[in-house]
Amino acid sequence: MIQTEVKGLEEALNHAIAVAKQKKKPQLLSFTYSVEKIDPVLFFENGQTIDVNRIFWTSTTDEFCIAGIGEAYTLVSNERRFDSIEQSWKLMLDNTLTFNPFQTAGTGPIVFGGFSFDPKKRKTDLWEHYADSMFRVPSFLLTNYNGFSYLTVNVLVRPEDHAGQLHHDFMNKKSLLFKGNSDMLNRNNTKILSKHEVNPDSWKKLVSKATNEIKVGYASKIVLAREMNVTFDSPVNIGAILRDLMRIQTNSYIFAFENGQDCFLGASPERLVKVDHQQLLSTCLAGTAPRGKTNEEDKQIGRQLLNDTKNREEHDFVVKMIKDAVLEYCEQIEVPEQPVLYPLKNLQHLYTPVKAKLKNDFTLFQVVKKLHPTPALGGFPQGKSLEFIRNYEELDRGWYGAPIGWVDAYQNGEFAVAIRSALIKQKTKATLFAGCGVVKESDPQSEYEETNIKFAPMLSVLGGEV
Ligand SMILES: C=C(O[C@@H]1C=C(C(=O)O)C=C[C@H]1O)C(=O)O
Ligand SMILES: [Mg+2]
Repeated sequence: MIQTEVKGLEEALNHAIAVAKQKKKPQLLSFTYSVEKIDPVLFFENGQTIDVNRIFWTSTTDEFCIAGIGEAYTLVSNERRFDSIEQSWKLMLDNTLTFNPFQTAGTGPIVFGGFSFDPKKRKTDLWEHYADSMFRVPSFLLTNYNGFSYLTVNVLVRPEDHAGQLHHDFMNKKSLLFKGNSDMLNRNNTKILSKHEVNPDSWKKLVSKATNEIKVGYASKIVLAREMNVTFDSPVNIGAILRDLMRIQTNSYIFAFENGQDCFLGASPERLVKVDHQQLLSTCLAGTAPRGKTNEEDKQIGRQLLNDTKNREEHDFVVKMIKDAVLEYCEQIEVPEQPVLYPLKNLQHLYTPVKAKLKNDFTLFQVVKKLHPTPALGGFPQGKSLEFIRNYEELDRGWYGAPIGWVDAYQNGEFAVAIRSALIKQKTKATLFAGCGVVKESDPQSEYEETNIKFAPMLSVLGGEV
């Protein structure tokens, strides 16, 4: 069995080198195997011995998880970033040789990455390793889907390459990636040494400024975020953090994009958009309340949230904008009249799904471009709220609040909004981000408390108290 699989790859490598020679340019070879089911966190942790550029993603509902190691190819763009990434990806695919007998989502050549929230915002050193858009085709991609595991090997083959050598290198790395078992994985034992909320008082003043501007008609909703800096007593174990997030933050996308010594990760409940064979699913998620301590209290808080004018207003701007945005690209649009509750471990949100059929001429990247930022992270209207954030918000959001996700060779894929997230630097310190939707009735102290409950899940897995 293994013999034929291995033979298959070597043959494919020889073929790819021949094509690269003939076309006089490098070819991406993407070769997919079915493998024994493996814990994605084990694969991710083993990957550390091969490369420091790893990716991780699990979706909210279906059993779908991808973990990637290294980069066979990277797409980076700062100008016209959505169009440019899409074009580069299509061009890349034109020079890709795919051997994938499985018609399974997330296998074969996929590209994983993200965008910054606002390329026009003044940049700080914090995000120095993260471009305004940056996507990578991992060298090794594990896909766990509906109880099966697949391994896709992606390699950029040059005319001068030697199949035997590449194959030998691959076999060595593969055995490292599949080594051991989950029981040997370490827990994250780091403790938080220091915790610093960045300028909470001036943030509250900014909330007042925003409400005043909203009252005089500048905009209707402005989302304001703040940051918290923490340091650890020892280097954090990223795999263990991901595992804890998967355990605690159900109903969330668990994601990580590692770049050298930095890693951006999080557990976001918010889908921006998913496209599967032109079926589109987007999500309106805005409006927040804590969970109750008892079942009864929880239900009562939920009922209040559903009927609360201020939270409904925060939510309804998102529904209106997403509905309007997909109208141009979609047909058969279905949006429920009323939101429902979306429960997370320590808070609950108002949630409205948007389903539609994406017209054939339109793509996932185009929808991402159209939607970002929705009023869940920017505000309403988009231009005015963005301008306010750009001019007055103190932090550099970087990739926080922006689309992060994957796209396959057929333009299927999914993007989440990167909230409930942190940027870990040098494994010894982290910046956490949390924001909230400010509308005319917003009270600075309550909004401040709302951001505190949004920080809590990340803080707890990083070793702090909740
Ligand atoms: C901005 C964040 O979350 C957004 C703001 C919400 C709100 O204000 O009610 C709820 C969900 C998200 O739309 C965040 O988590 O940082
Ligand atoms: Mg809110």
